[in-house]
Amino acid sequence: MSLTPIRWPAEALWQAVSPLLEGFTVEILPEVDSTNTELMRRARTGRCEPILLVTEHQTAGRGRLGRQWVSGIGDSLTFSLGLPMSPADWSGLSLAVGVSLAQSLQPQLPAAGEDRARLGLKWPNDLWLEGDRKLGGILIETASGVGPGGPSRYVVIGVGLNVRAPAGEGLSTTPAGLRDIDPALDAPTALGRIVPPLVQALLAFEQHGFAPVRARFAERDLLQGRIVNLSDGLSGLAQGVGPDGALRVQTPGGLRAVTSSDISVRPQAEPIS
Ligand SMILES: O=C(O)CCCC[C@@H]1SC[C@@H]2NC(=O)N[C@@H]21
Repeated sequence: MSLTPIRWPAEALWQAVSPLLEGFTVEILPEVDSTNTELMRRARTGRCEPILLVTEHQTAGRGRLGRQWVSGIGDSLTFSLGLPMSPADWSGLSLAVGVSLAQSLQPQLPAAGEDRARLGLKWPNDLWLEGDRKLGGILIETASGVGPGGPSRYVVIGVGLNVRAPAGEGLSTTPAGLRDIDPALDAPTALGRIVPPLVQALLAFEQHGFAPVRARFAERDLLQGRIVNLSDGLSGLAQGVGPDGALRVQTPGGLRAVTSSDISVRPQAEPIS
């Protein structure tokens, strides 16, 4: 682990996670271009160790579909988890990661009428607070690698979460922050809460795939019952996800299973009652 002084209490951060992450290296960097880029770079040189890489600041953070991921110093939680994995089926992995993150950050869904926003999931990789406020996102990449049991894929799971909602000007969506869920949540606390269950969720995914997580995704599915516009020009009514993690969209041409990672899904402004 490197312990360079940063604005976060790095020691506290390390203590929050490392005893719970047996077999993982924990590395904390004050700055890096992107935690995903860094781990993918290392994987290409054969470094395929289980690692949690956390940084306070990314200079070239990346989102899905080649988008930029910008986060303010000290105002976000930014990390990547790298590990060898060899599930029989990869489909639904980002959904399973989302479910794990959401459960860690808001274990109890708000009851009907309760004055708390539901922490939901927007297929395929976003965490949103009800009311269409983006809290964070997940970027998963893989490289060929070598695991303890022989060749496998090395998977890099990048997570970016706002701690405080950044100023909304110029952003395509209204942001939310962890403090909107719980005013006591800061980056180290959230990291300690998120990462150990995430590792367990990944081990479970490797064994059993997405199907056992599907019902929990459905509880938090923010697109369910909404009209969505797909980036390929199609629109239709979102009807949940299948056992393989594909988004089911009822279009005028029939039920369509959306699996393509290069499709972006935008809900229309109003939910369908
Ligand atoms: O919303 C998205 O499209 C996904 C955003 C993922 C951002 C995280 S921050 C840590 C990791 N490093 C990156 O460059 N991206 C991911």
